[in-house]
Amino acid sequence: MPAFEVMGVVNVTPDSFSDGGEWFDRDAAVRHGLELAAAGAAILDVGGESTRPGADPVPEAEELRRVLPVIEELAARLPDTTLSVDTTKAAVAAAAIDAGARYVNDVTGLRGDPEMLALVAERDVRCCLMHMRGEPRTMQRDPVYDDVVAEVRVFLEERLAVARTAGVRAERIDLDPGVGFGKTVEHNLALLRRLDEIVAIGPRVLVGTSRKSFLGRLTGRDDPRQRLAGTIATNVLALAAGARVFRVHDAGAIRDALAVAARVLDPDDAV
Ligand SMILES: Nc1nc2ncc(COP(=O)(O)OP(=O)(O)O)nc2c(=O)[nH]1
Repeated sequence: MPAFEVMGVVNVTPDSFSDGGEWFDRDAAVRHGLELAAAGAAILDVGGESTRPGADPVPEAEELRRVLPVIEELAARLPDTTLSVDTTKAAVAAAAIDAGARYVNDVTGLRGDPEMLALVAERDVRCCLMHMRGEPRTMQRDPVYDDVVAEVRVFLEERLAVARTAGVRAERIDLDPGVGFGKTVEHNLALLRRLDEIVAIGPRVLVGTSRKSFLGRLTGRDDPRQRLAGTIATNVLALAAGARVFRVHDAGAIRDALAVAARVLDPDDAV
């Protein structure tokens, strides 16, 4: 079984749905990133703009002010950790790459900013192509699909073809079904239940279930911090289905859970 990667979340925002404000201060964000890396995160995803349903957009200058100092410091102190920038703006991604980021996590699937595709191809960095129905402000208003898994698969196959045509190397691409991005609870469960159909497209699959509201609906846990058990369950099942990158807030617990699950699933797997 190919090794898995834990992507630790560093939200340098005042309003992220589960930890908004906690890491808004630069030094606190750097400390948190160091802790996540020490706990086993191979990738740190630094974001300056919340993508939660109903979130207000953040101006480019403010997003740069939030993320660049954190990425610079973490890239300098963690040479073996991949720094990712969670942004939909090519200018922010370009500056983040200059500051040491080697991964662009754009929740629009590199569709939002017309400059993003060429940037990712030219700079030869990793990227995540994620499915989202609509945009954060409106995506959760009654999303409807005939077959959510089939439709997400078609979207990801199209984005993969576009990225490859733009010159993004295959090994730089992760695919993400976008759990919670324009999906009901049932849609999210179907995507997890049939995740093998997304894995079958070919590239590594990234999943981001951590602390999300569908877990709260299933468990009655209104506080996102109380959703670690649901997060672990969904990530272990995603590993079994073939996912290999796991975007989470609680890196240590998830890494341990996945390390155990990987051994059960593939006894020859070296942890
Ligand atoms: N590729 C990818 N990126 C993501 N970025 C943000 C969030 C939302 O989580 P979080 O960053 O904790 O919240 P917020 O967007 O409110 O900062 N989820 C994903 C995801 O599932 N996949």
